[in-house]
Amino acid sequence: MNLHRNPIPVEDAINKVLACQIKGDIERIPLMDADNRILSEDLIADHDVPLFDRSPYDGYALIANDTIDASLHNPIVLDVVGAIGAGSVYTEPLQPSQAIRIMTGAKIPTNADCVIMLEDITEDSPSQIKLIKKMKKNQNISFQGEDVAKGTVIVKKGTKINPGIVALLATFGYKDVPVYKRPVIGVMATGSELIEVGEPLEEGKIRNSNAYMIISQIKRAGAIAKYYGQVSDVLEECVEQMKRALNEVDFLITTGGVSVGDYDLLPAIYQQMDAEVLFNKVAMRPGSVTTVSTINEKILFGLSGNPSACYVGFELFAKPMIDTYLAKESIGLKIEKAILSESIDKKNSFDRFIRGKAYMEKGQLHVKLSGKDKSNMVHSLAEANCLIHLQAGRDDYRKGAVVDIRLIDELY
Ligand SMILES: Nc1nc2c(c(=O)[nH]1)N[C@H]1C(S)=C(S)[C@@H](COP(=O)(O)OP(=O)(O)OC[C@H]3O[C@@H](n4cnc5c(N)ncnc54)[C@H](O)[C@@H]3O)O[C@H]1N2
Ligand code: MOO
Ligand SMILES: [Mg+2]
Repeated sequence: MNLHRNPIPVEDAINKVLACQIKGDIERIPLMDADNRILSEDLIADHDVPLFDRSPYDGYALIANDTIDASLHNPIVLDVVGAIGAGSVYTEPLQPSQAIRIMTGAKIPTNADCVIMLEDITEDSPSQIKLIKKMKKNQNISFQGEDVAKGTVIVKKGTKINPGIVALLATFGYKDVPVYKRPVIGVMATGSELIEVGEPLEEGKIRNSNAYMIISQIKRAGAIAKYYGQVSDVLEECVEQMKRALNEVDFLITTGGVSVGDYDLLPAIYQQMDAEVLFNKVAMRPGSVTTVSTINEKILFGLSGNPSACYVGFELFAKPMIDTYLAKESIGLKIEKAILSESIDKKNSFDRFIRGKAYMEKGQLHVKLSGKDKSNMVHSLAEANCLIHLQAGRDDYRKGAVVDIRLIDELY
């Protein structure tokens, strides 16, 4: 085994993965299932919203000019010639001194140019109303197109569908929604020390937590996970399982066995499978041994076995690839600046990505460590919603300093 690997800068490694540019197809799915999916076409308004001038209140539609002399001492009397609720229309043009009883959402009749609220009517009967309030032309009318004008690009393709976008899709009649297909990502854990989650612990063994963590990360990133279980550190078995999985998925993620140990089989597996290794060492901690390779149009992510290294490797390298496949508008983790709420005493000879908890305080973004910073630890992942990026060569990360963080989850 070649023990000496050539570490490449983390941004170069990310760019190598992104250069693969593997993009997903488009599919149409029912509107009800569209949440969190990525829109594959610009959503363009094919009609005005509202489609017609309508009443924003329950009241009477009338001609403002009829109320020009209205006052406390000079109540105006108008003839009520009809009553309409939302969904009904009054088809006759309104004549001077006439009013229509109209409910919220109903179409304003021709010639009517304002709406007086029910509360502002002094007296009413089915045939007449009395009012003392002067009305202005265009008062209390929701105008055609004031919400969305026909032809407007309302939502750009590449946007994640949220409840507001669902409302717009429904408004414009999208029974089925065009979205990007989600990649199917295989997950396989390697290591003879692993036992499955439901099994009792044995001496020297550990539960396979990484596979479940990765599956959860895949779902958070908007892709579909397919679990291929765990394989022992036996070369032939690993190669066979990985070949089988590769036939069924878009990408394959393995965890463990990428370092230089006696039972770290991934380097040999890649060789046997004729995979092209893009990199097998990144100048960062944790996750330095993260290896990414390609076979035809498929990408293999060889993530570290150490839980925190595995987690970081996924977020830095696999997440942007998923974003690319989904043609998202923004690729990779969002970078923000945050104020350190505690000093970090680390010598950073490599770029370091520490699991952090970012939070808002007095309108400013702050960040603290989410737990102990060691790549073989799992506890600090629970509260992590960002990665704190400590740059190589800097050791001045004192409390109050501003640091770059990469967001991996909501602030809370
Ligand atoms: N001589 C060297 N030793 C190591 C180096 C090095 O450069 N030279 N790198 C270290 C670093 S950094 C890391 S990170 C690890 C990477 O190890 P591997 O990716 O080869 O992973 P394993 O050896 O299979 O396991 C490491 C560790 O993680 C536990 N593990 C494995 N799979 C799982 C799982 N599915 N769920 C939970 N935990 C898992 C495993 O039991 C080991 O404790 O190598 C260092 N060594
Ligand atoms: O790759 Mo290791 O994760 O640097 O700790
Ligand atoms: Mg190892």
